[in-house]
Amino acid sequence: MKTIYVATTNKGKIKEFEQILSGLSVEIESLQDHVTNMEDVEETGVTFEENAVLKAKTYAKRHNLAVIADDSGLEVDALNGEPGVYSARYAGEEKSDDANIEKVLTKLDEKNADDRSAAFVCVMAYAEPGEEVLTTKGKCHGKITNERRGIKGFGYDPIFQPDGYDQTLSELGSTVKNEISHRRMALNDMVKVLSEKVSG
Ligand SMILES: O=P(O)(O)OP(=O)(O)OP(=O)(O)OC[C@H]1O[C@@H](n2cnc3c(O)ncnc32)[C@H](O)[C@@H]1O
Ligand SMILES: [Mg+2]
Repeated sequence: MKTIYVATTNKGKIKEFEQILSGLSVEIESLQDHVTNMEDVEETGVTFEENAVLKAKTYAKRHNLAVIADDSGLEVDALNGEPGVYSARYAGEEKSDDANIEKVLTKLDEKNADDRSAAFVCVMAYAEPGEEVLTTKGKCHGKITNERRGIKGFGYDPIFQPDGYDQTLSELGSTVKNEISHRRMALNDMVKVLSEKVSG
């Protein structure tokens, strides 16, 4: 069975990749655990697609392995799609989940925004050395709560309430999150694309 290396520096993401892909006929391993020198890839793109392709391509080439990477983030309608591709470093380069959440809540308060609708977006990219990169996309719609609720998950999960639920992703936890999330949707499609590639 072929091993696909999950190329991310984010521990929350690694856990979700493992949970979502468990039980499938692909063997996955964290690239960070496999190599000794996993250096960050600078995310110079202005779209999720550009950054996902950049990460997958760079890691595949650097380590000569089949890798899967995602670029993801939160788009808040009342903030014209911010934080978007800057989600990880919205409040600064030190990448603090807490400071990022604070910035979103403060900006929405300052705007007195009635519309708190938002979506999580995930672009998944699969790369093998020397081959064309494959991408898929997933979205999860919801709204930004007035305050943090719950302790599970990572990133903006404590302030994101998905459509159809009264709780935030942090309150709902991984079982529900991994059924409905942007990452799940993008991975579902990627598994389909990869199995077509293998059989075709
Ligand atoms: O680039 P890698 O190494 O994968 O790790 P990263 O954390 O920098 O990942 P991104 O560049 O894709 O930035 C995504 C940010 O968007 C947020 N985010 C993405 N998916 C999320 C999720 O499922 N729940 C909560 N926040 C999420 C979170 O702040 C992430 O740090
Ligand atoms: Mg990143």
